[in-house]
Amino acid sequence: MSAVQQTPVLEATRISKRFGGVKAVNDVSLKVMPGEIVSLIGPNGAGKTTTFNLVSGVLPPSDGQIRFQGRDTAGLKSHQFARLGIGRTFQNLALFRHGTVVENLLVGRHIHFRYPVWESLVYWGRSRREEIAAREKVEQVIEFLEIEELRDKPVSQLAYGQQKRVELGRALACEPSLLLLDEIVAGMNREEKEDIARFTLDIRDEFGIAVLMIEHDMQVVMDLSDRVYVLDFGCLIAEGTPAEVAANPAVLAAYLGEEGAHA
Ligand SMILES: Nc1ncnc2c1ncn2[C@@H]1O[C@H](COP(=O)(O)OP(=O)(O)OP(=O)(O)O)[C@@H](O)[C@H]1O
Repeated sequence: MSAVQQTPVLEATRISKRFGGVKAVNDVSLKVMPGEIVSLIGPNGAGKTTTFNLVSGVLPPSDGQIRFQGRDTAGLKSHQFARLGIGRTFQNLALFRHGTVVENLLVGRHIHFRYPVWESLVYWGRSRREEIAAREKVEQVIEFLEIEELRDKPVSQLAYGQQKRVELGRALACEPSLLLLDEIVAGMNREEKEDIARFTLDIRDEFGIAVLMIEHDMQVVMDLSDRVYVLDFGCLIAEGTPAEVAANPAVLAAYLGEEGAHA
């Protein structure tokens, strides 16, 4: 008897993105299955961020199809992607710096509010239930990320690693089915990296959230990924387990080329 076919959380089929004459992403197909941690790696300018922008609805693809849990996302607006269940952290911190940790997490949660403020006057009970659910979720995230003592501090007063943790929390507060992590450990010290690695595994194992991450830190890629996709000049040049990709001559050549370019 054949195994039950699972629907990918994310499936991009032959997606491309052109900016004028530049093909930032060229005919790339990738998927993330439920419960997987998948990495997207490649030298600078390879097309990783553009790919993230395509699969999270920030940019429309020039060609190709993006399915989220089997549903074609063509024509959806970026906030509709968030409602489908795609959470994201950004390469540069994207928090409300003067807001407290709790306030920032609640903002992440508000995509779940179905009733606008004026309606809350009419449907007070419904919007109140949403507010209670939001606060409960935020408390769960605070406990999970071990940031209880930071909860009422303005984000601007936190250390960089703590701010990154809050950003991760904000994405989790949306209760995504897929979490996109954009170079989340960049600029962190070893201890902070280890914490984020542990949280990433727990996010998958405890919450059942699939993860797609752009990562330059090869130790993190090797330790966490079930599978790895490698981009170079907008094209997919390899995919496989971390060990397979690390042993692939095309991948080594792409990274050596990058070192050569910087020499
Ligand atoms: N809005 C844009 N307009 C024009 N060209 C762009 C735009 N965004 C990206 N590009 C180009 O597309 C290519 C891929 O860029 P992208 O940022 O996706 O690469 P990356 O792999 O994320 O790089 P890095 O690791 O440096 O962040 C680059 O040549 C870049 O200059």
